[in-house]
Amino acid sequence: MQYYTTSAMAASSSPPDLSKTTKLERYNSYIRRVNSTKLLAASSKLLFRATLFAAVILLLFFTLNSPPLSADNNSGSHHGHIHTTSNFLSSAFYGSGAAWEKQVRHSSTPRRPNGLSVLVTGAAGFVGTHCSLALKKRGDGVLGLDNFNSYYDPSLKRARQSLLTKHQIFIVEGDLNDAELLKKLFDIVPFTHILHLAAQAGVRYAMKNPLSYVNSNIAGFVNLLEVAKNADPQPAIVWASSSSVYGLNTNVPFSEEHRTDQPASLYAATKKAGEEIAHTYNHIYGLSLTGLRFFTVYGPWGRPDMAYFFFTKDILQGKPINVYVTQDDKEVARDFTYIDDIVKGCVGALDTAEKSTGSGGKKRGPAQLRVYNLGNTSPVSVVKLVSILENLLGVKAKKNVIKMPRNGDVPYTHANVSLAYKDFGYKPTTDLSTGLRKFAKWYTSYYGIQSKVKESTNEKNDDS
Ligand SMILES: O=C(O)[C@H]1O[C@H](OP(=O)(O)OP(=O)(O)OC[C@H]2O[C@@H](n3ccc(=O)[nH]c3=O)[C@H](O)[C@@H]2O)[C@H](O)[C@@H](O)[C@H]1O
Repeated sequence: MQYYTTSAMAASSSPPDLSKTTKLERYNSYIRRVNSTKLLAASSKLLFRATLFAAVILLLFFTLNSPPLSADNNSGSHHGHIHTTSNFLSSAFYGSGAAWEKQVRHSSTPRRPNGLSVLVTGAAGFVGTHCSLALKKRGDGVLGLDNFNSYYDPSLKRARQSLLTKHQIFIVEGDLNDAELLKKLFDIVPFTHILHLAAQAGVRYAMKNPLSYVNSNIAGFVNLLEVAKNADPQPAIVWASSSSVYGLNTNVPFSEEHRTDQPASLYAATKKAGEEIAHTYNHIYGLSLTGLRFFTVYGPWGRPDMAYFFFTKDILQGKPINVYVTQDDKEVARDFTYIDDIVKGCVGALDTAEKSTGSGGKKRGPAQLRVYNLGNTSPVSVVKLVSILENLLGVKAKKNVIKMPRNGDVPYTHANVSLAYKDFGYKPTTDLSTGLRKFAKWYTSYYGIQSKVKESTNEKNDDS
C-alpha cells in the first residue's frame, strides 16, 4: 500500500491534481478501514483459538488430577496408551495440582508413631503390591510409583492398583526416568525410605528387548539415586537385585560372598550393574543402600511371564508346555520363594536400614551398604513344579521335555540365607506345594475359572 502511494506521487511531474489527491486519500482511508476490519476478524479468530486451546489444557489437567480409576478395565492395549500420555504429561500437569499433592501427602503419611514414609517404586507390580499392603497395614506411609507398562497384561496391574486404592495407597503414574516428577515427589514428602522394586524383569525377554533392561534397571536406577542423593533428608534405599547375579556360579548353596561376575543373561548383568552402582552412590554420597537378591518369587497376584503362572494357564487350557532339562538331560531346578516370605524379608531390610549420612548431595560420613539373598533354601525341579500343579488343578499337563535353549536361563539356584537371618531374622516358612495351592486358588478365582483347586495333596513333604 505504501508503495502504491509513493510511486504514484513520484510519477506525477505536473502540478498536483487535487481531485486525484482526494481520490487517493479516499482510497487510502478505504483500504485502512478494510485492513482494520480484517485485523479485528483475525484477532477474534486468534482469541477464539487461544480460548479453545486453554480449555483443552484445563480439561486435560483436571482429568489427570482426578483420583485413580477403579481398576477393572480389562483392555490391556488401552492402558498402554494411557501410560504413554501420562508419562508425557506427568511432570508438567499431573504433578502440579493441589488435589494431586494432597493425595501424595495423605498416602505417604505414617499412621503410627515413628512410622516410615516409604516411596515404593513398581507398586503396581507383584512384589510391590504385596509390600505396599504390608507396610500400610502396620501404619507406615506408602506412596506408589508405577509406569503401568505393557510388558505383561496391564489390566492385572490396574487390578492390583484397585486393591491398593481400597487400602488408601495412592500410585503416582510416572516413570523412573522422569527426574522432574521424582524431584517433585521429594519436594512434597520427606521420605524416610525408598523400596525400589520397579524394573524390567524376566530373564528370557532380555534377548528380545535388551534396551528396556538398560533403560529401567540402569538408567532408571541412576535417575532415582540422583534424586535421592540430592534430597534432604536423604532416604535409605532397599532395592530388588536378583538371584540371577550368581550366573554360572556352581558353588552351592549360593552365598553373598560367592562370585557374581559371570552373568548368563543381560537381565542378570543389569542387576549386577545395579549392585556396583549402589556401591558408588554409597561411597560418594553416603546413601544407605541394601540390595535384596530375590530367588524366583511366586504367589497370588504374580507375574504372568513366569513359568509357574503360564504353566497353570496352559495346563487349564489343555495347551502343551515346554519343560526344560539341561544339555546333559539333568532336571532344571529353582529355589522358588513364596511372596509372603519375600515381603517379610523386604520389611526386615527396611526396618534395619540405617539412615543415609549425606544431605543435599554431600556425604557426611560412611553409610550402610548391604546385599542379602532372599530365597527359600530348598530348590525344586521344574518337573516337580509341574507335577504339583497337575495335582492341584486335577488336570494332566501336555509336557514337551526339551533341552533348555540358550536363552540366559541357568540350570540351578539355591540360596543360603544365613546372613539375612542373622541381620533381620529372615526365615522362609512356605514350601512350594503350600504356596502353589494359594496361588492356584487366587488364579482360578481372579480369572473366574470353575476348576476346583484341591485342598490337600500328598506333595507337601517331597518338595526338597
Ligand atoms: O530369581 C530371579 O532372580 C529371577 O526369577 C525369575 O526367573 P526364573 O527363575 O528364570 O523364573 P521363570 O522364568 O519362572 O522360570 C522358572 C524355571 O522354569 C524353566 N522354564 C521356563 C520357561 C519354560 O517354558 N519352561 C521352563 O522349563 C526355567 O528354565 C526355570 O528353570 C524371574 O522371572 C526373574 O525376573 C528373576 O527375578
